[in-house]
Amino acid sequence: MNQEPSPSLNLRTDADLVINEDTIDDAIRDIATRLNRHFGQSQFSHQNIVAYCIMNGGLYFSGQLLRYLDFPLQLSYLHATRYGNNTTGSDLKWHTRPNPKTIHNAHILLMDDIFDEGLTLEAIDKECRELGAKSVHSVVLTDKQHPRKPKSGFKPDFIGLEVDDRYIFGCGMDYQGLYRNLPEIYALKP
Ligand SMILES: O=P(O)(O)OC[C@H]1O[C@H](OP(=O)(O)OP(=O)(O)O)[C@H](O)[C@@H]1O
Ligand code: HPA
Repeated sequence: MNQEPSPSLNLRTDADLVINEDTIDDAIRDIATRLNRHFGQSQFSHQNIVAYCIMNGGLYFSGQLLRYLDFPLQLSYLHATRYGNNTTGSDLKWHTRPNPKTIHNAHILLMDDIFDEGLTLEAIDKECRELGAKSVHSVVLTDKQHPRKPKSGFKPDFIGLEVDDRYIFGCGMDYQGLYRNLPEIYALKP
């Protein structure tokens, strides 16, 4: 059951600052360097590269990352959710699916805020492959450290930061629909 947003979270008493802004900025620049090296290879020149922001959580990270990417790309978005305003995930619901014409024969880059249990990104990756993408890569700002990952072994190609197995928010990630705008990453106190 969805809960109403709770504006009463006190960052100082209810949460721990787990990653500061400078560390996050450095990680984003480092990911961009790796992506520029990868997509700068000759096999991608004069190819159609489509970068998809996975809404809503991927918005902040995508915006920050795109500033540093130096290869030609088409920008679009997809929207699939599993958490709503809850702190545990359930079945994936698609709100905006990829356009088959955009995906066919394109190289796809999926950009998201967090790889948690991995089901969201795994499903989107699968959908893009089924629609005939030439290649599908994914990049996430954070990878939560726990053993509850996809059984298929699916994982993102590019990862910024590892985070502990706690509910986190900030940098695009919400707590009950709020706090996506924070430039640091916080974790709810246990
Ligand atoms: O790895 P998983 O366990 O599948 O979780 C990761 C996904 O969960 C969050 O999306 P959410 O469903 O909260 O939607 P939102 O981005 O709109 O907040 C996040 O933005 C990822 O897309
Ligand atoms: O820890 C999290 N925080 C915010 N959104 C999320 N979506 C999956 N895991 C998380």
